[in-house]
Amino acid sequence: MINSISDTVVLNNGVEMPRFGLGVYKAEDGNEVTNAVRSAIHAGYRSIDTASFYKNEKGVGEGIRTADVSRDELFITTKVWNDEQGYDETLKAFQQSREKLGVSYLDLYLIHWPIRGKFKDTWRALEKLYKEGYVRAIGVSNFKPHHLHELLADSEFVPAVNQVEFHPRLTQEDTRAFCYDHRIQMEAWSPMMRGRLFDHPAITSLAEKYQKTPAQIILRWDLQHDFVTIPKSVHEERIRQNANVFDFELDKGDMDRIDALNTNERIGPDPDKMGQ
Ligand SMILES: NC(=O)C1=CN([C@@H]2O[C@H](COP(=O)(O)OP(=O)(O)OC[C@H]3O[C@@H](n4cnc5c(N)ncnc54)[C@H](OP(=O)(O)O)[C@@H]3O)[C@@H](O)[C@H]2O)C=CC1
Ligand SMILES: O=C(O)C(=O)[C@@H](O)[C@H](O)C(=O)CO
Repeated sequence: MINSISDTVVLNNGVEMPRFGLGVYKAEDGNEVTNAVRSAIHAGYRSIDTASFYKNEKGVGEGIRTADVSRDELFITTKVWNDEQGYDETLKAFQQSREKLGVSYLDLYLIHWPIRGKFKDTWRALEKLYKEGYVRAIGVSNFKPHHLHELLADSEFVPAVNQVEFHPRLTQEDTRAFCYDHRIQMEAWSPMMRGRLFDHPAITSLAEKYQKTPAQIILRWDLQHDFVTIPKSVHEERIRQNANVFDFELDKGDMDRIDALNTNERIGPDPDKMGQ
């Protein structure tokens, strides 16, 4: 049973990462993202997921600085964007992200997408940042098993995390199996499929059964699949409500019912197409 918002997973390098965090894609830089981050921390979140691509790292930094929790209790993730990849470019992009966030170190730095011909040099830069102590853990995002095979062939460190699109329509069986075997923690992006399944009868009937919202049903399903999950909202009430998933457990039959919704449907790009 996963009991509280402070529950963590232990990554393959021994670093603890909260199982539940706030995503901030499309949260506007400035008040919107700053208030969302503050509300989340106030509600007990300790993990925030941003990216240079979201153009809101400054506002995230402001939120974490003005929240009533010390930096070392927080887990901050950002990502190197596609046009920042390559060895020197990544080192530069990391310093820019760090400055915008206003932090001396990052908890997790991810390669946002597997850009062909670039991601191995990008990974070498992440390894350097990790060895120098600028970042506590390094990982990837949107990597399929074949990308990971290629990366692992001559890398010094195994990625700690692979953040991928994951929701009841896209259960990522192959990638999950590969990551499980290599002790790479899976993390779900667009875990609620941006609301597209909130009216699905299989989800609404479970919401009724457990007296929970559709969002809470889906987020609980993520956690019980051992995914780290990072639902996004900029609304204080939703931020609080989404995290209220630690007082119930989906039974095996209901987990299977949600699993059965898989159609391998993506709402984001296919990494093989994005990475050309
Ligand atoms: N690595 C990658 O390539 C990617 C990473 N990500 C990360 O994953 C995070 C989450 O994914 P995201 O794409 O944002 O999608 P989510 O599945 O988290 O859905 C977010 C959407 O759902 C709405 N919402 C949130 N809570 C509720 C609720 N309780 N009831 C109704 N609507 C709700 C939000 O609106 P509102 O804010 O108005 O409440 C927003 O429109 C991102 O924010 C980002 O950090 C996302 C995409 C790609
Ligand atoms: O949000 C992210 O982190 C993404 O990478 C995606 O939004 C993705 O880049 C996309 O959908 C661009 O159209």
